[in-house]
Amino acid sequence: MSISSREEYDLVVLGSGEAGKYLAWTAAKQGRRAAVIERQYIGGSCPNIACLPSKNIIHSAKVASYFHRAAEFGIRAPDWEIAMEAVRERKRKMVSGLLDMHLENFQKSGAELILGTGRFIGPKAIEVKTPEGDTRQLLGKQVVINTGTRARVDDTPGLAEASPLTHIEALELDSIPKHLIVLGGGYIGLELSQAMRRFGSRVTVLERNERLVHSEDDDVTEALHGLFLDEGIEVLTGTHVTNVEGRSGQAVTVYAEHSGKKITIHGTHLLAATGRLPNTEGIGLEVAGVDVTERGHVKVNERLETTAPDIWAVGDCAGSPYFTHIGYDDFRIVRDNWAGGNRTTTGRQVPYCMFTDPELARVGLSEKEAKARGASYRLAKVPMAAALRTRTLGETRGFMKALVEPEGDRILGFTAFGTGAGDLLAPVQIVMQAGLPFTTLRDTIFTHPTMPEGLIALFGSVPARVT
Ligand SMILES: Cc1cc2nc3c(=O)[nH]c(=O)nc-3n(C[C@H](O)[C@H](O)[C@H](O)COP(=O)(O)OP(=O)(O)OC[C@H]3O[C@@H](n4cnc5c(N)ncnc54)[C@H](O)[C@@H]3O)c2cc1C
Ligand SMILES: NC(=O)c1ccc[n+]([C@@H]2O[C@H](COP(=O)([O-])OP(=O)(O)OC[C@H]3O[C@@H](n4cnc5c(N)ncnc54)[C@H](O)[C@@H]3O)[C@@H](O)[C@H]2O)c1
Repeated sequence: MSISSREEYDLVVLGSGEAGKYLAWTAAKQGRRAAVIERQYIGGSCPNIACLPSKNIIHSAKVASYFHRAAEFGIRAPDWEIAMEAVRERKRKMVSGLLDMHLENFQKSGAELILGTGRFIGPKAIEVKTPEGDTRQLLGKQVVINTGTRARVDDTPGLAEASPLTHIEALELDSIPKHLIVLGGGYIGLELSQAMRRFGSRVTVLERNERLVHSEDDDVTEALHGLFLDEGIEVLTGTHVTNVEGRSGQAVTVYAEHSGKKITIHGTHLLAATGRLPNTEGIGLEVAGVDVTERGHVKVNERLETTAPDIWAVGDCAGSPYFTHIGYDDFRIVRDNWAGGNRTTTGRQVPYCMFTDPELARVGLSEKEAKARGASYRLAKVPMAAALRTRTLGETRGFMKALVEPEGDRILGFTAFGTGAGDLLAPVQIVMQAGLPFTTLRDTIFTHPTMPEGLIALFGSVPARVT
């Protein structure tokens, strides 16, 4: 097919993830001809199979935890049960509402949504195969790659044959696994383990590192480990899985080495939560002149430009930290650069929150990172119970801590493990972003009794400056 038979667009986006969809909607609203190619999940992973559905299920599990604790709150609830198909239905309803929202945004903005699988057939030229078997060829003045990542199922013997659940299937369960074995003690492993435990599943977490979420400070990982043990979750860190037998959903056996001993774990279900791989193979990047990194991400500079002119890459596939809010910031970067600005990823804040209950949230430096860099700091740390709100809720577990400059007053980092930790990030982030002193938070009047009030206690305990 010749170039002339290709349909011409101002903007073609491959993958309808976070940044790409906003770029297309924005361009189309500005009167530019924009198309988004999506093979399966309209709006990307977040609303369909990742953040929002997982937090929906996790909230049902939170409600279940209240039933477990009913007597503590003075409520008699002798007869209750989890109806997993109804838990799933609640989630599906939300996802369906989000889909409608996305379709409306496409319709209102004028951006064209093309359902199908796309791959480059030349510089800035993409061929799309539709589910009906049709083929279209699109040529974009500008092209954005936004293809995301997928769950990694490693080459442990027997693992692939066991058809382990990934987050996608785990969020679609309509019955409670009798015994769920979870590979990986990172974000997905921990969020989903706790939820499944609260629904009544026996849960065993196998993590190859010596600690859960091993990049965090030791006090944080210890607190998380303690939480999991208290909830009745078996946690085996420092565990090397050697092989797997059976089939997830029926019976599965995991063979592993733990503390120098061979161990065998029998379960009914297996969840692979051992990291993610970028969706960058088989999409013709080589014919488009787009290079990839050693880890398989699209190679981009700090403006998110690839190695090919007028082709940009955004979100997980570009190696941006794997969070939806970072995907959204990638949108802002590309949008502003297209408008003649010079916005970059350099030095941007990367806040995050793991939605265990309670949550673990962090922005900026941890103690571990500060020590690795040889950076000195003043440390303030208070128990979560310092925020009196936690006592009214019966949720006093955890702590918050902040690293402050030794000789100045700027906040270098903030970590909270406790109820509402994710929301506590916001005021701290704003102070950090504005370069304001920690005393701004210490001296603010926060409403009583709310969680931010705890920041007064935290920042009131910063040791005196090193002189
Ligand atoms: C279970 C889970 C929970 C999470 N929870 C959170 C959370 O609470 N908070 C948070 O910030 N982050 C969370 N994340 C991470 C977050 O979901 C990702 O960082 C984010 O969705 C990545 O967005 P993206 O735009 O880069 O890619 P995606 O949203 O994955 O979009 C890529 C799209 O491209 C499509 N695609 C790929 N290849 C092609 C092709 N060849 N042709 C056509 N279409 C294609 C895919 O179908 C997909 O829809 C979670 C992730 C998981 C898995
Ligand atoms: N709340 C959130 O923001 C949220 C929630 C879920 C996912 N995410 C994003 O998605 C990413 C992927 O999540 P994830 O949990 O798949 O990855 P992860 O990188 O967070 O955790 C994977 C864990 O699996 C362990 N592991 C790897 N191979 C193993 C093996 N063979 N046996 C045992 N353990 C093994 C790793 O040591 C690691 O601790 C996260 O890093 C995060 O960026 C974010």
